[in-house]
Amino acid sequence: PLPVIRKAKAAARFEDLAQGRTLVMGVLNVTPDSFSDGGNHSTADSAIAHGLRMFYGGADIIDVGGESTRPGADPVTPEEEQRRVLPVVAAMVKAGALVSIDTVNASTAAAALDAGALIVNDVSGQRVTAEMIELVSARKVPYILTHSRGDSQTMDSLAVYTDVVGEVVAELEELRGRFRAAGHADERLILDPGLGFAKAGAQNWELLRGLDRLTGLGHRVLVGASRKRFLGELLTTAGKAAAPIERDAATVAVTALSAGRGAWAVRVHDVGPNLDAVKVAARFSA
Ligand SMILES: Nc1nc2ncc(COP(=O)(O)O)nc2c(=O)[nH]1
Repeated sequence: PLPVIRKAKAAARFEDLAQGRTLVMGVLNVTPDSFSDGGNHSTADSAIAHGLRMFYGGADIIDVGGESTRPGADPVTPEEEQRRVLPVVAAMVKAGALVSIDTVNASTAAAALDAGALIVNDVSGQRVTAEMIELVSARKVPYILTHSRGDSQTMDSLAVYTDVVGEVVAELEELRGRFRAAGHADERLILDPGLGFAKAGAQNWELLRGLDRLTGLGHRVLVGASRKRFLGELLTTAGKAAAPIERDAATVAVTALSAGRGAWAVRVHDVGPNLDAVKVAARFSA
């Protein structure tokens, strides 16, 4: 049966986002090689259909990305990235969704903002470009600052910490200083521990256990655990890690527990169950 198409929500604004609960950001990867959804949405039409399903399914934000960020992924040119994402951003904005653009390229972020995206979601971490800092500061747009080291080719080798929570916090504070110096407002800076980015298995769990250290910095915190390798490794049976699509229940558990610790939002593939989880979590702290 056709999914019940709810009346599109009024055009969403970042300031209106608060729902009295942790928000749900639906992942919309318009890439042929995204690990988590196997590139099911490599064409704009199928991506838009998937984005609409998530939006009408209640996602508060749709995160549109045109370049797979998984370790070892091949980089794409900004031109190719924009060819992939801009039609999808425009369609989701037209449907009334609040869109974040998942990119490391300032040129793609600018084009997506021009097409109506409201948030820049950049997983660059320490390799954030001066252009990106200048762009989001000049345009005064919300920016998700994700902790990472190196790039998709080198990040796994840089997952060496003596105190992963302390070092991630320190490195995020250092990066925050660069945004402050460019005049970007603290209330528009959202922090993200960057699970899986220059982190190996156990370090991801340490960061989740230490989430209070991140929320304690006074910014909104986004948690992106959905379907990631460290969940698959946890769910190993007969020596075989769980496949990405078998990690959704564990993702929902992380969602509930992160919401209980004050996460502003969670970035997930399977919107419905995670939306239920943040509603349940809100009852535990009401
Ligand atoms: N802010 C933020 N953005 C992200 N973008 C992509 C991925 C990689 O996961 P995917 O390949 O499933 O999109 N993870 C994050 C994340 O953890 N945080």
